[in-house]
Amino acid sequence: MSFAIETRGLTRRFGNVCAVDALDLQVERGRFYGFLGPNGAGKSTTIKMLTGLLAPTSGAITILGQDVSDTAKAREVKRHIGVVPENLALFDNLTAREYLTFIGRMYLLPPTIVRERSQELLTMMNLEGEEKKLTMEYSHGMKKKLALAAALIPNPELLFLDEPFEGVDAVASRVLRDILKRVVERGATVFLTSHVLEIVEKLCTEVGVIAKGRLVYQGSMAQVRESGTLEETFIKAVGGDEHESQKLSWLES
Ligand SMILES: Nc1ncnc2c1ncn2[C@@H]1O[C@H](COP(=O)(O)OP(=O)(O)OP(=O)(O)O)[C@@H](O)[C@H]1O
Repeated sequence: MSFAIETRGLTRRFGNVCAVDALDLQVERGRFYGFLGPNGAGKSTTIKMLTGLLAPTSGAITILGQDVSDTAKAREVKRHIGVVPENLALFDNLTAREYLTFIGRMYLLPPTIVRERSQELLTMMNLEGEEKKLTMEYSHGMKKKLALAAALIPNPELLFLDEPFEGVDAVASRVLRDILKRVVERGATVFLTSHVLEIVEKLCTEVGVIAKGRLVYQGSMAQVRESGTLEETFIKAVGGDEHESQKLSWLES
């Protein structure tokens, strides 16, 4: 079986906090994987380690069949992945087109391809009318759309998206969902985190749930549906039922 992502005992500590705790993750190629979890569960820390932005404390990571602890292999893998990180990591003093051109050239794409793809992506993300603005003048949603465009420009085999739908308007969300579906249909793999379970339920073929750094559920969407809704599976997996009876006394009186 061919995995796009495989981890063994992946662990990251921050002082006394174990943000990701012995994570064994397997994501087959061509899957649309939703990585879910409550706030502070370890999702962003996991994505940062998978994309080489953060070193693990221990454990092994294989991306697209390559052990990324080997620097040369990690560099090669980076040519084939696209990433939207938690903080978006745009350059404030560039326009959208300049930023896409920079990213395209970083991936060593020929200038004509960069021009063509930048134009198509700017149109698709409805950012064409904002040509003169620097990215520091963008709204949060516009920044997110630009970060997504940058992740797509290399036509990656594997896309990592940390909260791609957060702060994005309904039209852009629909456009984005359609793009991501097409990306997966042509054989690429998408790994995303999201708190929007309705979208995950519609899009993803597999889900994993992390809580307090540990993988507490993994299954196909078909398996989730057999036992109810994704929300029910999620709440059960993270032990959310326990909070149901909690009330604010001053709101009740
Ligand atoms: N740089 C850091 N230094 C110290 N602790 C950190 C750091 N980054 C993350 N943590 C801690 O690691 C844990 C996991 O955080 P992480 O950001 O991975 O969660 P998350 O699942 O992405 O949460 P959210 O859904 O709220 O974005 C949290 O307890 C967080 O406080």
